This record gives sequence, C-alpha cells and structure tokens, in this order.
Amino acid sequence: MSKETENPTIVFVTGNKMKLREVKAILGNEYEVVNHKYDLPEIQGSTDEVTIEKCRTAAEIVKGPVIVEDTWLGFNAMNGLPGAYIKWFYQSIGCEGLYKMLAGFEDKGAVAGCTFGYCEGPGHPVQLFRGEVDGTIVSPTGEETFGWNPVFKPNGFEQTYAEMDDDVKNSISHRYKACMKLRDFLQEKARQK
Ligand SMILES: O=c1[nH]c(=O)c2ncn([C@@H]3O[C@H](COP(=O)(O)OP(=O)(O)OP(=O)(O)O)[C@@H](O)[C@H]3O)c2[nH]1
Ligand SMILES: [Mg+2]
Repeated sequence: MSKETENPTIVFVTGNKMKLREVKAILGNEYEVVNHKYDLPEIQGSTDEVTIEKCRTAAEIVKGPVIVEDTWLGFNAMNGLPGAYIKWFYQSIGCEGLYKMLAGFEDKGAVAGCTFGYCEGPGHPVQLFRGEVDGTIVSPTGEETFGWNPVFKPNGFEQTYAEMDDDVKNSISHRYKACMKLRDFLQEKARQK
C-alpha cells in the first residue's frame, strides 16, 4: 500500500475567517492551510503597496514563510475607487449604501480583485499574485454572509456572488484566480529545490 504524501503547509495571516474558508476550499486538496489570526495594519496606498507591507509585517510576526491577501472592489465610474478602501466603505454604509453610491452613474461596472503576497521570512522580498473579475454592481441580492457579495454580479453569470453556491464562486472568483497563480509559483519553487 502506498503511503499518502503529506500536503505542504501554508501559513495564512488574516483576521478574516471567510477569506480563510475560501482559501482552504480552493487550495485545501494540495496544501494544509494554517491560519495565524492577526488583523494586520494596512497602510494607505495602492493594493500592491498595502499587500507588500502586510506581508512584510506578517513574515516578521511568524518568523517564517507566510501568505497574506488584500481584497478590493473598484467601481469603473469612480476610476477604481473605493478599491483597497472597500472594507471601510462596506463597514460604514453596507451593501445598500454601496449600491446607492452608483445611483448617479450610468456605468455600474466594477472589478472585484485580490492580491496575495508571499514572503519566505523576515527580510525576504514579497511576491504578488493578483486575481480580478469584471462584473456589475446590483441591488443587494442573496444572503449577506460575506461582505459585499450581494452587490457583485460577475459578468457572464445571472447570480451575485452571494447567490452562487460556494463551489461555483470558488471556481470563478477573483480569489480563485489569484490562488491558482500562487499555487503555480509554489509548485515551481518546490520543483527547484
Ligand atoms: O463580498 C465579499 N466577497 C469577497 O470575496 C471578499 N473578500 C474580502 N471581502 C471584504 O472586503 C474587505 C477587504 O478588506 P481586507 O482585504 O483588508 O480584509 P480583512 O481586513 O477583512 O482581512 P485581512 O486583511 O486580515 O486579511 C473586507 O471587508 C472583507 O470582508 C469580501 N467581500
Ligand atoms: Mg485587512
């Protein structure tokens, strides 16, 4: 009988249990995703800058290889805002407020995205892996179990993220796309060892 090989471990530093759940669902067959729960400070800047700083800090805390992730939601009519600041907009005005923000605009287009950062340890550079999905902002539809899922309808689908089965969201989402790039990178790195 062949001995099952153990999956390699990834330490994901995040304070967001829904992100963790999705990353486990997406990468769980290939990696043991271990959470280090910590709400990392977030600087003002581009999503790349935010992710790099989060990842550097995470590597210092864990003192070893880590991943972090930063999510954004950008409205086309607002040149990509709120972007990385979506968390504060969502917390202040909720899904209904996000929908109403575009009331004065014809263009309801939006991009949902996230960037994973990987860092091998303190002092090492941060590698970035980005995933994006184009969609539209709609009146909140579906259960509000994860952030702004009820207002984001990806192009080519009839349902918002919130209405989709988890399996469907996790096979098409911004997080899925970024995770696949991260996985390819980690696999290539492992092959080179
Ligand atoms: O509807 C959603 N579908 C998603 O797929 C999704 N991913 C993240 N979010 C929310 O968008 C903000 C990002 O902020 P964020 O990246 O700084 O996350 P966070 O602070 O919660 O966790 P972390 O920084 O500790 O990892 C936070 O409000 C998250 O809850 C999502 N909402
Ligand atoms: Mg955060």
